[in-house]
Amino acid sequence: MMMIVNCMPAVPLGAAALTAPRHHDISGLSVLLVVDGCQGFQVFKDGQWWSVPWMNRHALVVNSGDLMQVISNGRYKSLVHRAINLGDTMRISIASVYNPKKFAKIGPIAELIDEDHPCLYGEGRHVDFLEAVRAKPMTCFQYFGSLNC
Ligand SMILES: O=C(O)CCC(=O)C(=O)O
Ligand SMILES: [Fe+2]
Repeated sequence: MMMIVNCMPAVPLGAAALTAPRHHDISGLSVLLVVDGCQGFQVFKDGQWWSVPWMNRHALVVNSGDLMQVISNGRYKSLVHRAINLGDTMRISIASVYNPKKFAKIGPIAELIDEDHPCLYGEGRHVDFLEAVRAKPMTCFQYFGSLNC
C-alpha cells in the first residue's frame, strides 16, 4: 500500500478554480479520503464531468484503477477523474493506493472470459509492467493488451 497526500491551496475570492489534472489511477484500487469532506472530486462519464457529492467528512470513495480493469477483463472500468478546489480553504486529500505484489501475475480472471466477453488482455507480471512503463511511456491497457491472451 502506498499513500499519496494532495494539497490544493485556497482559491482567492474571484479567482478561477484550481484543477488537479484529469487522470486514471495506474493501481488496482485507490481509497480516497478528503479532509473535512471538502467537495471537488469529479469523474468523467458520457463525455462530461460529474461532481461526486462528498456525503460527510468521514466518507471514503473507492476508485477502480487500471489493473482492476485488466483483472476484470474490462468489466470494471478504470475511473477517469480529477479534483478542483473552488473554496477559500486548502483542500487536502489522502489516497491509499493498493497494488499487487511485485512478482504477482496480472491478467483477466478466467471466469470473466467467455463468448460474450472475449479476452482483452494477456497475463504478465506486475514488475515487468512497471519496468516497461518506466522504459517507454504507455498505458496499462497498451501493455497488457499487447500480451497474448
Ligand atoms: O484529491 C482528489 O479528490 C483526488 C486525488 C487523486 O485522484 C489521486 O491522488 O490519485
Ligand atoms: Fe487519482
